[in-house]
Amino acid sequence: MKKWSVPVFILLLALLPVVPGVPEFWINQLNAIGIASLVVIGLVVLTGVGGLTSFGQATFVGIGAYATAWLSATMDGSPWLGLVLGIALTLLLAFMLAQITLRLSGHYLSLATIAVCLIFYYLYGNMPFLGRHDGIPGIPPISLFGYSLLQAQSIYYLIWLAVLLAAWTAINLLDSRTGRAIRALKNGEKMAASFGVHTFHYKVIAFVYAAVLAGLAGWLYAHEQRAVSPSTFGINYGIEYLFMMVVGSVSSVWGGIFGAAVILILKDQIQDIAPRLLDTSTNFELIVFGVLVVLVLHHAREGLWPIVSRIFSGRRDDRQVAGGTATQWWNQAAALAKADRPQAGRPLLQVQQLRKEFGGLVAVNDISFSVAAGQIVGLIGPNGAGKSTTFNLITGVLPLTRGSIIYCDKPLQAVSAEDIARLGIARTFQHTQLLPQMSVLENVALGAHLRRSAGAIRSILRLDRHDEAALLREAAVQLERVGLGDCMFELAGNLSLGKQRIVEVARALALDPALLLLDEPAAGLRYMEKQELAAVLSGLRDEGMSILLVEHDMDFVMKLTSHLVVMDFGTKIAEGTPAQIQQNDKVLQAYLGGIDDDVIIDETAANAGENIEVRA
Ligand SMILES: Nc1ncnc2c1ncn2[C@@H]1O[C@H](COP(=O)(O)OP(=O)(O)OP(=O)(O)O)[C@@H](O)[C@H]1O
Repeated sequence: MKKWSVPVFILLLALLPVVPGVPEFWINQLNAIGIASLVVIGLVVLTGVGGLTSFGQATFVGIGAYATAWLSATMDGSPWLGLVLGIALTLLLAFMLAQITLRLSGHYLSLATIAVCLIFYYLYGNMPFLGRHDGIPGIPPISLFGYSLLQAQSIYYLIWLAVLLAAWTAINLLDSRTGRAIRALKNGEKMAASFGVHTFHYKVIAFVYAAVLAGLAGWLYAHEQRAVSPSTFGINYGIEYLFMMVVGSVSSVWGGIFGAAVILILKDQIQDIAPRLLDTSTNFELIVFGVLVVLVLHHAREGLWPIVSRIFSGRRDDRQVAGGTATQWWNQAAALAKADRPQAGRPLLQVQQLRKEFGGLVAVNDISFSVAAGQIVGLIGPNGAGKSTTFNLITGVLPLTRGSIIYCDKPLQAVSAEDIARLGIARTFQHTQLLPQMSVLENVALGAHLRRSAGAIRSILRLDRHDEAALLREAAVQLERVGLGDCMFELAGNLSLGKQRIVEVARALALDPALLLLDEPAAGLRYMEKQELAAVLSGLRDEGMSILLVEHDMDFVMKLTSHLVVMDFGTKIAEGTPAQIQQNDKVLQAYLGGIDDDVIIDETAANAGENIEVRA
């Protein structure tokens, strides 16, 4: 969006109620849009960005609404106390539900939120003190500095102030260390864990944040409508909030508000027009919403907001703008502290009698090798040799059957991927795992996650800038180090595969690792891209970085490593310097399937390691 669009939007909102001739109906409609927007902003963070689908947000709206209704209408309490009670109950319930539901993944989580919504709907409708199905009428208006917000025009300002504050907090949250972790939940949970991101913690943050916004919406709703009943907190409303997000935007806070407006205006128009046209009171809006959502999912997966936003600004969407126009405000930040490095030559990683069985298949058969500080060790072997399995055992992705992995005198076999990162081991992935909708800079900053501690509250209130500057500066330093300084504001998904692999190296370096694990970094790269990657890794070798490299491309491996471990059918068949390995009969047999008398090997090329190129 253009810079002026937010101030203009705020100005229009502020002036609308005082413009002569504006019908009261418009104000009521805008109040409803504002209240729904609060819920949808939470859903954008939770579902659109975090990938955790909740059908149950109406439950939290109900908690906020019923808490204040009960306190202010039946106990004569202040609506402001009602707000405190509503938010406290929402926080408590959301936190408890998060512990149960967020351990479920995929559609199980969605089903759990549906179940919760149904349970609360029946509780609201059957609790005598909540007025059963009749609900609670006679809720007093909110008073502010002795002024009663009785009219639609007066509560309008409170509602939209809440929406703007919610939008500000959500944008702050997403544009932070916490936000990067939440964004990684959707398609990069395992990747994030391998950089020390405690993913469950961030799921809870997103869930509780969205619930609190829904609870706040419920409080405003109760005092705007002056009555509550269970029907507005049922599962159909939970689904409607999701529709608003899908139609508006799955990643933009402003798009969420837009989606709420589209759905509520459409609903109102259909409810007005359909009975006149068709002489029936059937809920046609549900049919129209269903069709609209299917069309949006087919033709505009990101929602309608990017299209609208593009029309007004000429840019793709506001997330791209966030990266694209960023000034290097973080340039002056102090450099992050570096961990002490083990002395060169000291044993860093020792793999002893490592074994992995998949049922009857022995994928890794009691292999042992070690990596010393400052050494680059290559782990090679034909397809199916067990290299990736070994890599996954070391990085904590797979549990081992037996054996031991010692890193700096600490056993790693029972350590999670998250804690392995804390010990200073960073990795890249065989299939690149960047977050394509995030800028290159932010992707790399995710690698430095553990090196700063700013949490959700500081992020929401924008008190995290010191930490954020340090993380972004570190990301920029690592990108310059690997030669990609000029790509930092591009979306990661726009880069070529070769550059994406180098960005992965930069992200791993941002962790400040003592050991770098590279899983087939040259896979799928073109010749020139391989050359660029090789230059980056040679630079790291010259700086004394310790690396374990799993790779198929022999030319690439031979030029880079000082020591090779060769596997075949899960077993270590050879170990030694590149020159020794090139002369090793077992290795040649493993790669060429036995040396046939008819086969003539070009000695010169073999010495250069060029004729043993194998691909997965
Ligand atoms: N999750 C799994 N379940 C069952 N078998 C597996 C699993 N993962 C790997 N394997 C098997 O273990 C053996 C070793 O596989 P692995 O992927 O480690 O080999 P690799 O050397 O990395 O091969 P490539 O170079 O083709 O990636 C193969 O026979 C493979 O089919």
